[in-house]
Amino acid sequence: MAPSSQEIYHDTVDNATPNVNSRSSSSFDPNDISINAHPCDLGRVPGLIDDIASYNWGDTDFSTDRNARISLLSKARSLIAALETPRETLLRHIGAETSNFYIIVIGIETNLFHEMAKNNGSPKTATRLAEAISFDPDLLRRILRHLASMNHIIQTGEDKYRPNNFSKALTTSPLAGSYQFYRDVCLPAMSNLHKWLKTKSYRSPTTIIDNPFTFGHQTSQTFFEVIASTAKNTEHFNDHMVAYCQGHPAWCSESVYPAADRLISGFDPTPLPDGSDPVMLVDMGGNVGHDLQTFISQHPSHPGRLVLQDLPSVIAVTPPSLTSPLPNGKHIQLQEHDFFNSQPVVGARAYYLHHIMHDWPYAKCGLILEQIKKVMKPGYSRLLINEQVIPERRASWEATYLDLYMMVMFGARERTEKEWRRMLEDGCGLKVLGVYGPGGGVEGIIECEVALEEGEGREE
Ligand SMILES: C[S@@+](CC[C@H](N)C(=O)[O-])C[C@H]1O[C@@H](n2cnc3c(N)ncnc32)[C@H](O)[C@@H]1O
Repeated sequence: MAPSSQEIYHDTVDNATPNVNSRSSSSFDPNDISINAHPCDLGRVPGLIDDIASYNWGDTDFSTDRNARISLLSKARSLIAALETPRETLLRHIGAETSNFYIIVIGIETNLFHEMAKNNGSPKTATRLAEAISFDPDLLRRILRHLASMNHIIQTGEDKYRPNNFSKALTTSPLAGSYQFYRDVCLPAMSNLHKWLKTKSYRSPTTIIDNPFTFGHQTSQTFFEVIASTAKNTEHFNDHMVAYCQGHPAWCSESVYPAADRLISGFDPTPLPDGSDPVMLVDMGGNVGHDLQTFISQHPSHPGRLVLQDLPSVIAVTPPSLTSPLPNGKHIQLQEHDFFNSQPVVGARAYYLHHIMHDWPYAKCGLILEQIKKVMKPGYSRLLINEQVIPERRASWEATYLDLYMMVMFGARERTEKEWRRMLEDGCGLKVLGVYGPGGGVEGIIECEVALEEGEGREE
């Protein structure tokens, strides 16, 4: 049976076999260090093996069936976690993965993965690769050996290696820039979380100007000011935004948010008083325009204008192709705009915020929403918030890690549906019309309108 969207990111933890083969928790003795060499949850292994065996390779196309692939992956991860001993988990975390991260960045910056991908990824010796990238051959051999042990490249013979799909992907800017962005911007913040929390008696950060990011970077600048301050940071951050969005179901497709029904139908094409075309969609903080491009590819003959807004440093680096004519003869309009200031586009069909609210503490979110609310046409304009909607149980790691990074970088957070409703309805006087999405806490679209006062009529 196909897994439900809520189930794909998590195996059936609650129904796991009792931990019969492991040491019982009642006899746990913290002084007995032999626990470190026993598998973490052996009782779950038979059930997980049965679950995994029930996937039918012949009937399922794992390259296109995303739900089946993610569900199988989540069971495979659980199997590894159950089989590993605490010692093995420890060494993987603190040694194998930390060194892995840094050698990948070195590989990116020395063009190692480009060299490996040459000649259709044919196997190459460490000596040949070292010569091509001007590297000490013995050192490179040690690096390649670890990358192979972590399954990032394939060892095809003694001293011979070829890339797999992952290491080939490291030659693309979204992946390469993401590693550099995390090394330069995110890890100095996360690696200082413990110190920052200790000085604050273990209270959550709640401001963008005093949090582990500002502490770790020893700066009074906010994250976005640091990003805007160098071309390299801007480029790597934008790369990461593109990488993050890849592979998700299109935000405005039938399976996520049915934009054809919810936005295009009911769009008012009446020209504005100055004769211009009315606006369909304003992507606020839209970065380099990837979500508007998704909208165009899903709805090529959409009516109305599309507007991309972001800070000047980002608008300046949007690719020229973004403003080329669309299939319907129009083009995306670029607009420098700070979303804490008055919104210049009045009465659009929709204002879209993707990964904006999670960057800002509660009070700042209120200020952004206030500016949008002022220009929304009651009963017509929609506010679309594309964010994690963390389920009360079984949240996916994609949502939980992001929540922690939002705390560290911005003093902000990801939210559950209850927390969203509290902010939008109780805090801002908006009405939530629906929460759409693939489920599992991996992004959903919260659709809102301005709550009508009693006696006010709807326009459609
Ligand atoms: C986390 S990114 C999200 C980008 C894009 N919406 C996406 O989901 O891929 C946040 C975006 O907000 C923009 N931003 C930050 N502060 C802003 C402000 N005050 N006004 C407008 N945009 C801002 C950043 O430049 C960045 O592009």
